[in-house]
Amino acid sequence: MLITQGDLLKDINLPEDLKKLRPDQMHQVCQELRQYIIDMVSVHGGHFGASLGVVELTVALHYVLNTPDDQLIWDVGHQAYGHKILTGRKDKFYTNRIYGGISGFPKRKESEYDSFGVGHSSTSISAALGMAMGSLHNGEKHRQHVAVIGDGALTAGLAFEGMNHAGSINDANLLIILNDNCMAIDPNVGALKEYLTDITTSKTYNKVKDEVWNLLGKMSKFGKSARDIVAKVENAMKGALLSQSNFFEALNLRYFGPIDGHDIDHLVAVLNDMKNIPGPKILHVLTVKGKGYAPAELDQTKWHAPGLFDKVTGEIKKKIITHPTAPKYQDVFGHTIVELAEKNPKIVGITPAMPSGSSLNIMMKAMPDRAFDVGIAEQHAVTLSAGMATRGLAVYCNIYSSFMQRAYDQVIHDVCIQNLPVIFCLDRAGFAGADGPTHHGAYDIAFMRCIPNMVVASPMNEEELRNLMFLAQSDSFQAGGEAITLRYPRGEGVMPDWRKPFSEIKVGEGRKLKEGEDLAILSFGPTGNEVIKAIETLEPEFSVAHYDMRFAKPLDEALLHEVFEKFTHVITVEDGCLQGGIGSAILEFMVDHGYSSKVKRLGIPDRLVEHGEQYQLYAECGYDAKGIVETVRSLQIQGHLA
Ligand SMILES: Cc1ncc(C[n+]2csc(CCOP(=O)(O)OP(=O)(O)O)c2C)c(N)n1
Ligand SMILES: CC(=O)[C@@H](O)[C@H](O)COP(=O)(O)O
Ligand SMILES: [Mg+2]
Repeated sequence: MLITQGDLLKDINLPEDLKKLRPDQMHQVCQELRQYIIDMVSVHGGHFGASLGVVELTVALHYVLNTPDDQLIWDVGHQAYGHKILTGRKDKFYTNRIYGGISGFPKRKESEYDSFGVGHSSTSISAALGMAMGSLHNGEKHRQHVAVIGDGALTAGLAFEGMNHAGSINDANLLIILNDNCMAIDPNVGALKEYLTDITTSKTYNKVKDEVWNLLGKMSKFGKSARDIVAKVENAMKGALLSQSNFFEALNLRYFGPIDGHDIDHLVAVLNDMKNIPGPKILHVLTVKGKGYAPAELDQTKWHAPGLFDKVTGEIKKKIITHPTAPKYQDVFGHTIVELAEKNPKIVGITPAMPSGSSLNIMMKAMPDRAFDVGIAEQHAVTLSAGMATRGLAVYCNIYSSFMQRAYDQVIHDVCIQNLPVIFCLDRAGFAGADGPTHHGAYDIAFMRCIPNMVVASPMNEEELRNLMFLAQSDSFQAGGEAITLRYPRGEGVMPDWRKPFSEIKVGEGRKLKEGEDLAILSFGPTGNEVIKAIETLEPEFSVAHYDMRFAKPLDEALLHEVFEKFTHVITVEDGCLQGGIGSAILEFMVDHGYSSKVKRLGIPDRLVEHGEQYQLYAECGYDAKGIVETVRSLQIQGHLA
């Protein structure tokens, strides 16, 4: 499809081109940029509503700042499509998130305009402060450092840690722009959200704010210095608001706003003023997620990352899937937790800001007093779960595998050392796909299996996920005090008929799926389905035994003795990093027990694997069915049946 670029946008490739235009042309630039994002995302996919919401902010920032000399950091980065388009990637934008194409997030190696690589939220304030302090150290006083952070991202501890420090560095040239649209992926939650609404709607506050901005305007005309203006502003604000202290001001961050984030003229004027205001400061900008595309404004969660859509009708196109009626693993989780909770009153569910992504929203709807969204706060989610577990609750704490990285200390210190049987459901384990390396759940097998008091399991299909969830909440498991990690991937499973009655699985018990004579393949989790396909191709050339390990910890030792006593060639397959994963665990077992089979491990190698469709990444790393077949053929097994 031919996508046109608009009269002004077609000549803008870099911010220097934007700066050649008159201020009154910025309206048109915004209009054209917004349309370009709509056109592109409708046919190529990706995140959507967040970028539409910051079109004006993006244009204003690149018009006013001197990027890339000035440092501009987009928190999370899912809203940075406009930034990418204005900074040299317009003509490549059709490759966004596609295998071999540009990343969906700012990335240092992709562009000098991407000051900091992002993907996980709430890093921008600390990173920008670090840059500001670095510039101070280097004597680069002219440089601006700007962090654009959403109201959702602001709920994380890391953002608070950054603000706490920033407020004590009086000479740091740091501007935090709070992009407040009252949304995370789902509606934003928590007391901070209420506070932001309060300062946005408070009549007293806004009256004072208007007076202050007027004052600022008048004083500029008289050529007063920014420092003088700020002093007046602060006096006016503090005098009038004694009874209503401002949270950010209390942290010594000068607070400005709230202002309309879709008023490009005002944004340009304010950002120009901000450049001359010294020290750490925060500008509160109000925006609408999905701005300018009606369906996205109306259902902001659905349009966070809608997939392909018809831009005229707003109809979201359905994905073609191999197993048309197989459910997503996340939905099996969502329905199964409700089913279990109906029988077990001790069950509760926790998600840090991913109700839709994890499908915990099914339980939040069915049992609102037993399922909780705690905001983007993975560390808190884990320790909260630990606290609940001390009171005898069976807590399913559902966190995407890669976001769990942030809560590692809490898993060790607050859960495992304290013998608390929290149930960690790690969704998006293995390759996340188009989100790329920031989101791949590559490391959890390795980082979970080394913790005492932690069981690590992965279901090969939907039925297995249900049975593992059933095991985790059982009285006998909960009484043991061990935590459990259940890891499963993004996307659909393989069992259209998945709602089977629960059956018992014993902790640490794997299963033999198929006998064989030439070699054994040991799989962990859904990679077992690729092994099944590979074996269909390999037989009768090779006689292959297949074991589904189910547990990376504890290992099924009886099963492994059987394997190593019988087979000289063993292949392990996992959707996780090879360093320290289940293949490593099996090697440890082999050496510890004096076996000496030839073991080939398949999984994610020790390098960053970029973005692409999951199947492309499995193929790249050689653990799709084809890769497994090739590995078997390369083993040169003597005396096999062929
Ligand atoms: C540590 C971490 N947890 C969760 C996510 C998933 N996530 C991506 S965007 C988002 C919502 C962010 O909300 P906000 O910062 O307000 O940005 P908006 O989408 O509203 O522009 C969430 C929860 C993430 N990227 N990083
Ligand atoms: C930016 C971000 O972190 C989320 O939007 C993430 O892309 C969601 O991933 P899923 O699409 O797998 O839920
Ligand atoms: Mg938001």
